[in-house]
Amino acid sequence: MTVLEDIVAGVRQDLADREARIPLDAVKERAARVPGAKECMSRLHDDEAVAVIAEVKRSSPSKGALAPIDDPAELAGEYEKGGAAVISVLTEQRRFKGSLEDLDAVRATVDVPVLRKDFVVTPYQVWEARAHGADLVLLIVAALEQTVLTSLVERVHSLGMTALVEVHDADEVARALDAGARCVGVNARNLKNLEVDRTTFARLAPLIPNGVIRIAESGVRGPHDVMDYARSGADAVLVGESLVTGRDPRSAVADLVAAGAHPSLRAVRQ
Ligand SMILES: O=C(O)c1ccccc1NCC(=O)[C@H](O)[C@H](O)COP(=O)(O)O
Repeated sequence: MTVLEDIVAGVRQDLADREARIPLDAVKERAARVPGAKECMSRLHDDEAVAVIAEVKRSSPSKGALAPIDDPAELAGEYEKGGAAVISVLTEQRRFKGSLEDLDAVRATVDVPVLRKDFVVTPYQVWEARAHGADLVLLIVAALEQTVLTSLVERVHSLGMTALVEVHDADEVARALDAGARCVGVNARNLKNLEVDRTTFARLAPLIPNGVIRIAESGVRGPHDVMDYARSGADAVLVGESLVTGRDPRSAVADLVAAGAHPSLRAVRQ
């Protein structure tokens, strides 16, 4: 069993528990009461700057416990003050120690769009994302059959949210585009062996057509990595570990935002 298969198996067990406790109709009723999802595409594409998606990440399969995040809302607030365009919240419980409560807390605090980062394999989880105020939902191509991927992308979009469709190789880019993705994330972390290869983005970005948002996910250690991803065509970067393990999340985000707006990148971006 691969790491991804193992994580998804656990997610399905936890999901079965939640579905038994909270019927889909109740989730839909809650979704109907929350404010509509925020428009995300324009925030993720700016000719002048690379958008920073800052992640609330407590733990990971590759590194174990990363940081004791006592107050995810406070952390997200610091990210927002630093200039993050979107806040990503991991909601997977077993390996990342996240939760829908973390998503609720962050949603209640920040104004910028919020991404539900999880291993979404059923429409129930998409409705949950909306019911808990998410504006974007991560869909991982490697975890989904094509018909399921396509229907989940449609479901996310039909609820007014944006699907961030994650890929790792050229075949997955083609599958993401076939499924109707408008926003594609290239994850530098190989989900089979968890190794990070920052060159993955540069290889796959040319396969993603103009008009589709290109997001470089994982492995950002600091401003130089943001600039490298920007030179390869990234509209946005998704950053977790280096922000939660650093000392000052607000200024760390601000440094990444400044790097993404560096004048030397203008020629590449226009
Ligand atoms: O982070 C992991 O170890 C991991 C393992 C298996 C599946 C997904 C994993 N991470 C999810 C992510 O995509 C990252 O949290 C996100 O891109 C931020 O990456 P980083 O800045 O390297 O923490």
